[in-house]
Amino acid sequence: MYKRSVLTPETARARILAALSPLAPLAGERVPLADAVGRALAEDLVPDRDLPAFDASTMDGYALRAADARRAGARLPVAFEVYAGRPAAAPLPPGSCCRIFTGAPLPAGADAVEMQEEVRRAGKAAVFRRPVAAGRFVRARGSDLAAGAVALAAGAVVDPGAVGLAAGIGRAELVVRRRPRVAILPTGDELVPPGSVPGPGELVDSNGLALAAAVREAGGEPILLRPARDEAASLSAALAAVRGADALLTSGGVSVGERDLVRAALEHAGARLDFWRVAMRPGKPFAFGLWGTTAVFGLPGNPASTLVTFELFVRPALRALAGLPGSGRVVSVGRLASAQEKPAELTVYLRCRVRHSGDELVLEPLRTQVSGNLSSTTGHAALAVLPPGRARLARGARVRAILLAPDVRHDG
Ligand SMILES: Nc1nc2c(c(=O)[nH]1)N[C@H]1C(S)=C(S)[C@@H](COP(=O)(O)OP(=O)(O)OC[C@H]3O[C@@H](n4cnc5c(N)ncnc54)[C@H](O)[C@@H]3O)O[C@H]1N2
Ligand code: MOO
Repeated sequence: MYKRSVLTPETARARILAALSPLAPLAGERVPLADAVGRALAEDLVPDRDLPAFDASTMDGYALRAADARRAGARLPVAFEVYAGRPAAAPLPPGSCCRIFTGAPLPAGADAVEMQEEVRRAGKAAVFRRPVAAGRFVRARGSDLAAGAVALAAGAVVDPGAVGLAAGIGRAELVVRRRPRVAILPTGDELVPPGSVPGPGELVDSNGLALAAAVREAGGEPILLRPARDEAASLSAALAAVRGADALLTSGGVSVGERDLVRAALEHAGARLDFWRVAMRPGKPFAFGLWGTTAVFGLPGNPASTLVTFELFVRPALRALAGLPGSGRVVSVGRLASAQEKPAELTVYLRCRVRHSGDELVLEPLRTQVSGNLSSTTGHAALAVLPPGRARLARGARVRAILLAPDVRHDG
């Protein structure tokens, strides 16, 4: 029997992550570099070569032996020129220098470069205006990455820099954690698939596609199923198609109504529910459990409730399966732009626009917070977290804010 007491959001999330820990992270798979970005590295990246592979000049100028220009004014004949990609054919003769360009390999014998601004040409010779120290303007072989040493450890998130690093050490593929496959099952007699015309009392399944987008954004691979009807047989048939997914998201039918059959259908199919109901708004009717190795999330049907519970519970769970850390969101602190009343026992997540005022964030709640309104599911950059234990928060009260989008408005 699952927990029927109403959990706090923190406890709910902790229980989900604990339940998933034997399943996470998913196995690694080898993918082309371009497909690895945003995913968790499942191998140590160890270069098989030094980087740079040769001592290289970091300036356009003249390469020399520093010992030949210990004092200002040294005059050395220019023996030859070296360009990037074209190493010198011969070592640098003692007592001479060579023209060299940024990125070009130092010729054998040279141990320093002087930038051309500090060198005066006098016919076939170069005059060094200041003493030159060994190593100046040289990027030494292996100074960036050394052969055999771990350059990036397993578990790191592959960002564009890591893609470049992998390419730089000669890799065309990387082993990264598999993306979780996430089945999405909208439920409700009133639903028709997107693109079809609703009849009387019907409406388009919008949660399915919204959840598919959220899954993709969280690093998963959505598998969107056709809406199931509020009937045990329809739900059971739909659930049979879900086997093998890493997670199942249902939407709707998880409340207390006579036709809220999702929990019963899940249990009938063999899922073990862990809890149902969280002391939050939106999204109180939310269920979680395991069905074999499939994590099952019963999301409430109201569009804003679906997306807020996804954000708080499903997103961190999918990231854990994908080997990615935390929620991938920045949690900051901001001031409420207007006073708020709320049920004292609930944590309320307010969908807010965000702007900067001086060095503070101001959280402006969307005009409507009605969880059944599609218009309240977009246009916000943060969820302001109104804590339990308080029934009223004054205008200007400082609260935590989960930042969802980078498009914070900067208007002073
Ligand atoms: N007596 C009570 N009634 C309700 C309670 C409660 O505690 N006691 N909780 C309310 C809250 S809060 C929510 S949230 C909803 C959640 O209920 P369900 O998860 O069972 O959702 P449904 O009843 O199936 O649908 C709610 C609402 O959302 C629309 N919907 C459903 N699925 C979709 C979809 N795929 N795309 C677009 N819209 C969808 C549906 O038509 C309903 O309007 O329960 C309250 N009731
Ligand atoms: O959780 Mo319900 O989402 O408050 O409408």
